[in-house]
Amino acid sequence: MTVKERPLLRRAEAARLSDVSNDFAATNPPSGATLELSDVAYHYAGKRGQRTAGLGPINLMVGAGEFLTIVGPSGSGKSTLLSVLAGFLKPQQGQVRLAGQVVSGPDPALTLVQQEHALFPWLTVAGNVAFGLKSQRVPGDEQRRRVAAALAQVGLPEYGERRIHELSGGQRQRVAIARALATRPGLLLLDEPFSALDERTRTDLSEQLRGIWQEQHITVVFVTHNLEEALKLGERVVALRDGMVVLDAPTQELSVEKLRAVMEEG
Ligand SMILES: Nc1ncnc2c1ncn2[C@@H]1O[C@H](COP(=O)(O)OP(=O)(O)OP(=O)(O)O)[C@@H](O)[C@H]1O
Repeated sequence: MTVKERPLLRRAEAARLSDVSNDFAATNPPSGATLELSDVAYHYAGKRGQRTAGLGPINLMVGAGEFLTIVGPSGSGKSTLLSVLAGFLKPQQGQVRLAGQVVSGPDPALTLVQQEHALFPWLTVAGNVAFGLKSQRVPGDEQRRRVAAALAQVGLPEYGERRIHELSGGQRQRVAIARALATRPGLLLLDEPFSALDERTRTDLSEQLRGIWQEQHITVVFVTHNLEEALKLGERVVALRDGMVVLDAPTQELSVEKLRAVMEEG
């Protein structure tokens, strides 16, 4: 992507975020929501309309407040799964339910944090964190309270007035997480959120995320290439291969060697 194209992409992202439902009360479950996938499949259209690689069909249940990590080789369907969960891709088959309700499109109750944090450079840090709250029509005082609380949670309490270009990569990723947390999501989706960061920052942010999860009981689905990270962070690990679930087990029953072996079979 060229530098010129980036602002266009960010504006497209801004438009997409403002498009989400405005029903604030209905989309703010008090704690983590249950996630249920029944027979879900998404396949990309290839040449002459043929279906190509993608995902599923898969069945998966994530309990309220559970921390699930998803691993799998490149091309195994991890990002496709998160895009389906976030409501960005509509499955051709099956249903995704969050807190019992069918997910039919993007919704503030489920937020996706990606490696490319897609922050808006024309807004301050506080403006970025408040962005989803404006589209949810959260009253001004409550917005300020939530922005301050979310920035404190990610360790950036004094950074509200800073501009995005003044921040390091790790700080930007913290802001992206604060923006997600401020909307009080029932489900937090993270797609390789720390993969562009150095080892030390990655460890710090992982620990902070786990602390936030323990405090808030949010349901978390975290995609990573890093098997050590998957085992350290999650309570349960799902491994994908060729779009299918090939392992689903509690972390304490797993090791890096076992995960690697499962992913390389086949
Ligand atoms: N927009 C697209 N059009 C066609 N095929 C796609 C598209 N996006 C992904 N795919 C294909 O779908 C499959 C799953 O891709 P996906 O990006 O979900 O995998 P992944 O596990 O996230 O990979 P990575 O770890 O490399 O990010 C791959 O075979 C990929 O080539």
